[in-house]
Amino acid sequence: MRPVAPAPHSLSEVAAAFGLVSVPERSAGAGSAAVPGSTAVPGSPAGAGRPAVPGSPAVPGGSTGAGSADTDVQVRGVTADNRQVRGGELFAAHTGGHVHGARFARAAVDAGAAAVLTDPAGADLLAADEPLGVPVLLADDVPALLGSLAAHLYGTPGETLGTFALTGTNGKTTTAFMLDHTLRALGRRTGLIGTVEVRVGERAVPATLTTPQPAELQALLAAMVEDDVDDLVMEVSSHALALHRVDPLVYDVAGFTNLTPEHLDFHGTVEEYFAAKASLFAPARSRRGVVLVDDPWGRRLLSECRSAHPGQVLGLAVRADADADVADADPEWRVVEARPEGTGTAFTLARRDGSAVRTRTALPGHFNLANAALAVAMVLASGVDAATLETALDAAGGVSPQVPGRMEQLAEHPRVIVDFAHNTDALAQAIAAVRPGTVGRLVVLFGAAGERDRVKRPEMGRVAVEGADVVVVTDDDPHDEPAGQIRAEVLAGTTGAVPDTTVREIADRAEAIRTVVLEADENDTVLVAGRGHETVQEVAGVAHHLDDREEVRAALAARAGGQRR
Ligand SMILES: CC(=O)N[C@H]1[C@@H](OP(=O)(O)OP(=O)(O)OC[C@H]2O[C@@H](n3ccc(=O)[nH]c3=O)[C@H](O)[C@@H]2O)O[C@H](CO)[C@@H](O)[C@@H]1O[C@H](C)C(=O)N[C@@H](C)C(=O)N[C@H](CCC(=O)O)C(=O)O
Ligand SMILES: Nc1ncnc2c1ncn2[C@@H]1O[C@H](COP(=O)(O)OP(=O)(O)OP(=O)(O)O)[C@@H](O)[C@H]1O
Repeated sequence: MRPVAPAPHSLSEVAAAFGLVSVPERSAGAGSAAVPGSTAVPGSPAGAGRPAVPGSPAVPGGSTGAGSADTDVQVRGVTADNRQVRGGELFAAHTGGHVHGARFARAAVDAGAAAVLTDPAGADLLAADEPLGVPVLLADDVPALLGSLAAHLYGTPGETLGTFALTGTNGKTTTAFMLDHTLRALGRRTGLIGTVEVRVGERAVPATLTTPQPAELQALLAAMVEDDVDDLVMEVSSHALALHRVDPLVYDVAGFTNLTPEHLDFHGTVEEYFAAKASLFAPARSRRGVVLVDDPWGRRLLSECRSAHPGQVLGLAVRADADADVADADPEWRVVEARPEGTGTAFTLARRDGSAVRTRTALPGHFNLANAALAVAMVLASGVDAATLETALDAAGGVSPQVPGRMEQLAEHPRVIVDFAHNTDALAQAIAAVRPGTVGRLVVLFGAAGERDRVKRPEMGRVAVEGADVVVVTDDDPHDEPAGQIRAEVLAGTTGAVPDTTVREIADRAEAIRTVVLEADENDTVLVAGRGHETVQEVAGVAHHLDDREEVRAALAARAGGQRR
């Protein structure tokens, strides 16, 4: 994608707009004494990140500015990664999980960064080194400013787009694709940002994180505005919310799928994880929210939002008829009718005011009915009327996008499905979704990723052995962790549960896939779970190409060629 160049801004204008103070250069002969923020402007660093001290130039003239900041400079964009510097950017050097970004300030300046923004710790690091020769600005909390700063430099592109955000442990990508598909059915031009795909109009851009870093995000939004995109659909991860990545966007409609414990290595506790997700539904972040209340955390979220800011967040129930707790949540929308149709479900979504949308999804599983209902409700919440939406969805064949690596069926006999289920709840849901259509044995192949959420490993083993006839434990993405140890932890959950389930361990994932596909009977279902669309596997710190779908296709070809065991 051709990057959209942000308009040049004067650094002093940026500093004034964000209340940034400057770090003066060490005076000649001062040696390598640290230059704490407090020496920048009287009263700092208390002033850092707050309105500039009256009368103090944001970027001082004269020889006491950091480096050669004797004249104001123009900045074009902002980045926190020196490897992204193309020339003219403000380099935002902040504390990271591994290293302080100030360590890369010299490289950023050498690559053409026009100025540096850092925090007091970064200022200390810079003070211990040779002057950078460019102005250095100071703020207490750089990540908290970065999104707003990037938005300012790109002309606040988010304000001219219709904006839809999805959060939740499972279902963000699928629902984002469904929402995108639904908006397109209405004739809207869309942009999509998420785990599997980033798309600006019709142009695909490689996805990195689920929710990009602030500068990258604002650049994408600017590209969407330039491309005449009407609506943005994006996944907003809990990491992104906790790390201010989406500031200062205010979404038109936010959606919540569900919550089960995940990413506790990052958030620490489920409460913190929930709080990060819930922050998306604050009025400062979303004008309207739709929350699936089949999930107990969804019910809690709705209840808290109703107390804090009544009327802004609305509930959606799929199982209100079957579950009193769900009905008690008094949702705005209910799925009042759902019946199997083809591979998926036909359903009616009724609103409290009596309006309804009748439509369908071809994606299998109860959870995909919930995802589809959420996508439809979010479009209704944006103000589209039910009749218009129903007609548009009819013409589009319902809410049935192709979602790479999500319940993707690659063969019918045996039925082979690749799915991204990589946590306990998702694996349980995926197994429940394929069980009804399974005539022969249900074979489930999966592993667990290294270096995070260890607690889920035996739990995934347990749900697999309880739901499947044959369980094959293999490697997922061990990263730097010993792969055998991860498999052992998964296998620990499979012992003593269901005696007639066969459990096997095949370390090499490609070999495991080949084995299960070649050994399957015509009526069996093989669920290859955990990696979905992913194409890189890291074992013992070494990354190599591995795509489950390619391995399945190769095994199916070998099977068709007579190599069936
Ligand atoms: C927790 C988190 O968000 N970490 C991100 C963060 O890492 P960090 O704070 O540890 O940064 P660091 O490596 O210490 O570096 C500090 C600073 O130096 C800069 N730097 C670093 C190295 C260098 O050579 N040059 C350079 O300029 C970095 O850009 C950063 O600003 O900044 C890095 C650089 O931008 C990111 O790569 C890294 O994301 C890593 C890859 C990550 O795995 N993030 C995951 C946890 C994540 O955000 N996932 C969510 C959720 C997914 C899901 O729901 O499944 C997502 O939204 O994708
Ligand atoms: N609503 C849902 N409830 C429970 N499980 C779901 C739901 N939707 C999808 N899943 C399961 O979770 C897996 C991941 O789905 P999806 O990629 O849509 O979620 P995600 O939230 O984007 O995940 P991640 O944050 O890990 O990228 C699917 O492959 C499926 O097995």
